[in-house]
Amino acid sequence: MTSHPSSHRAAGGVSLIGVPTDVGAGSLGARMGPEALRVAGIAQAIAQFGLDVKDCGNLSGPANPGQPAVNGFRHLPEVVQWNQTLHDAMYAELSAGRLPIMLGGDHCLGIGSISAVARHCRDTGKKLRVLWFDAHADFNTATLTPSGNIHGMPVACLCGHGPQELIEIGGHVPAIKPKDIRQIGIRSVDEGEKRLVHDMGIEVFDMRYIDEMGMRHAMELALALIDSNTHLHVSLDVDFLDPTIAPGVGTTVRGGPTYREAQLCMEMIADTGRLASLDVVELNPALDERNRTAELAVDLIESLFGKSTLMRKA
Ligand SMILES: NC(=[NH2+])NCCC[C@H](N)C(=O)O
Ligand SMILES: [Mn+2]
Repeated sequence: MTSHPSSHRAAGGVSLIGVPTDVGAGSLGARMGPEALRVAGIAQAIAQFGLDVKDCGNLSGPANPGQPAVNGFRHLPEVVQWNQTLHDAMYAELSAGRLPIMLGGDHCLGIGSISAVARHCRDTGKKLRVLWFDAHADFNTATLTPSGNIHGMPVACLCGHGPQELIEIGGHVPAIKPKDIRQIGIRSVDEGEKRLVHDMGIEVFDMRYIDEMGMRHAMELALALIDSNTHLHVSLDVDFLDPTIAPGVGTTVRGGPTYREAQLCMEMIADTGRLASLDVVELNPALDERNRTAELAVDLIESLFGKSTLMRKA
């Protein structure tokens, strides 16, 4: 195995932040995600590259009340509380010069995580690029959502569309601009949501695009214009992957990327040398088979940190 000399921005070390909640999801179980990733060896997988890995343990927050939606949102106060706590933890690790990895938890946590990254970029004058790997656009609002589940809304919230308490976490509204984000692997978007994503001008590499143009081309465009002053954040929703290889998620959508396509994404990101923060979300061990989805996620993270399948030197 060879490793890219500078596949990431982790000079100060890597910090694991567990966020054991599923308050934003429709099914229960993502709260067990952080432990499943630890059992699959996430810390050891990163430490093999000579990095200092600090496991910060799990954050704590409110239980999942299992209530129906109120005014278009399920569990809004609980989602706000978890995301505020996460924002603070993530921001502290970034300020200390470390590369934080958020172990989710459902994807509503992208709000706390990415708002912290955006705030850090404003502090340090860095350019932000978010790569959002997902089967879904996660751009719903209270009126558009078919479910009320806030894990279907984080990108809209980050772009300033959502309840005040959520969009102002991080102290700057909107936290990010549509031009800061690229979405990859999308194949399930609700009707009204589709219109909003389009109106906002989000750049989306959906599965149709990937089928027709290839993953390599999609990733080249998604990574275009990244330079030495760019903070690259990856938000990996495990449901991005085809459910035949990643069954342990709550909202499977068939027709996702193969193992090799996903690995190529991670390798191309490693080649930029600019990875500076990461979310791993929506892993649901209650729906998994012998932890194989967690093991797959860890395997992809190894590629993200520089494990290479190349025979020749890059
Ligand atoms: N992060 C996720 N798994 N999101 C799934 C969202 C599904 C659907 N679009 C909804 O709003 O309910
Ligand atoms: Mn998602």
